[in-house]
Amino acid sequence: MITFDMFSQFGSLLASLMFFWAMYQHYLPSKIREAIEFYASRYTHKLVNYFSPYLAITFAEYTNDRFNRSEVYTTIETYLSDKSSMEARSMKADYIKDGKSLLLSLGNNEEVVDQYCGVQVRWSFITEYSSSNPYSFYPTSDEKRYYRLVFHSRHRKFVLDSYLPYLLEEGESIAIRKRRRKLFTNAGNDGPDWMGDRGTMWSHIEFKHPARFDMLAMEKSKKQMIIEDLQWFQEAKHYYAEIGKPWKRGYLLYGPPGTGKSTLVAAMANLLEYDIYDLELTAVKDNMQLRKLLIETSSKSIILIEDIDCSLDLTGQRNKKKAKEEDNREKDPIKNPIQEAEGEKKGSEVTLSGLLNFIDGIWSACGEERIIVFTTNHMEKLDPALIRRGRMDVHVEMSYCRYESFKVLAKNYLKLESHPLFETIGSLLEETDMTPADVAENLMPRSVKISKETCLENLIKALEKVKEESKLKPKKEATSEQDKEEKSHDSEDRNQVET
Ligand SMILES: Nc1ncnc2c1ncn2[C@@H]1O[C@H](COP(=O)(O)OP(=O)(O)OP(=O)(O)O)[C@@H](O)[C@H]1O
Ligand SMILES: [Mg+2]
Repeated sequence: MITFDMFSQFGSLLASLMFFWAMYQHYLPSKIREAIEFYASRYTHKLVNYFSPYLAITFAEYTNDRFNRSEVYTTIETYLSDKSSMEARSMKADYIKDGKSLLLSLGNNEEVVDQYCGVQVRWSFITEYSSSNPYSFYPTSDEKRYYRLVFHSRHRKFVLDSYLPYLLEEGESIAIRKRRRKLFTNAGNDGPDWMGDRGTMWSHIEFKHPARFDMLAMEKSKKQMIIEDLQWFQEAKHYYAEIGKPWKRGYLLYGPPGTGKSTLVAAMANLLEYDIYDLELTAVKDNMQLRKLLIETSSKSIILIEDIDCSLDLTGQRNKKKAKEEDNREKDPIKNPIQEAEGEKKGSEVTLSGLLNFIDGIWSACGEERIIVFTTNHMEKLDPALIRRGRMDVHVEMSYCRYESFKVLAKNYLKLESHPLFETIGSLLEETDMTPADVAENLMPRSVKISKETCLENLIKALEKVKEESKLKPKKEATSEQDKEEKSHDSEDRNQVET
């Protein structure tokens, strides 16, 4: 029973406490006070934690390597996006997939509850600012963001062994379904003015190329082979682990200009839903920089080097050429300083061995699920070491347009599957070498008034013209050869007369 006595005792206790508090505040030196408060808070915190049945794990945005955003953090963010939209009161939003849908994530200090197999856990998002800049509008390097997971200690094993692996897998599959694909480039990214996104050497835009395999004009069997190979590769994680090889594959696409090499790369990226890293070799300073670029590429991507024969001297002639230059320099010491003064531009110092290491050296295993693609117009110019199987596993020849390829283009450009003029076009295409790019250009109805038949007739005219020109070509070449020979005979005769 609460009695008057108890009230009076409580009152006197309160009065004494207030007295001691006032004494503590006024008479104790501030230094001692601070020390007492510091230790008190530390031990109370420890005491509370000791008795609390809950455990916490934090997942920071940036771990030891400041420049690489933690993949786990990103996966958690993606996983929690669905939960955030249902429960959180404050959220951050970002556009995904053509700007048509939103990726929501938790706002600062927001909390959501997640449940898996009957076990409840709590997630919260926390941003900490350095004391020097607490109200910065822009994200600064002093800003630390992390997710905190809180759960009951009796679920420790379940959370570590089942819940977290489930969350990471689920988060990754959501990310693949929702992500905006990117086209990266390194061109122009190493000047003194270049400020990479948190130090990265790649810049990117959204990858939106519409190319698809069914639109590609090439032999059906070849197309099917590539599709099957890519689909097999995508599922071959365990196979690569079993045989002890990094999970990557090399593709060499070769053929004349306008035969669809770049279009094929875009179709491959769309089929696999990969990002593309378009590597401009001439903009890479040296082998070290090439390695850094490689390390910064992510998994599920195509690393593309276009026109590899033009990028560097990779013909195996490089060393001979260099030796020759050095020879000349020694022979002609006066000329060289002048040449140097004229400002011979120092180009890329990437070597063939640097590139070979890039493709399958020890560093190339730092990511996984990657395809390296080279395109070239002149396969014969490349060093055999560069394109041997194992480095470039699949060689695809992209060739001139024949009847089978034409039918794909006609279906795509004119929505025509058959027409009486197809036969004529078919036989002309067998006799002439026209690239799919030229055929496509001739097929395109450049006005709404132009009928499909006119488009086909235009193509026939263009093909006949090419055929005529190719007939004349050998004659022209023969006459020019004859002219050359006659001229050389004349000069020989003249020399004889002079002597
Ligand atoms: N096989 C093809 N199927 C469908 N379209 C094609 C094909 N080849 C070329 N084209 C069309 O021609 C254009 C040029 O093709 P693309 O750039 O892919 O050729 P390329 O082989 O990469 O040429 P280059 O060697 O000059 O880089 C493309 O925009 C595409 O529309
Ligand atoms: Mg190309």
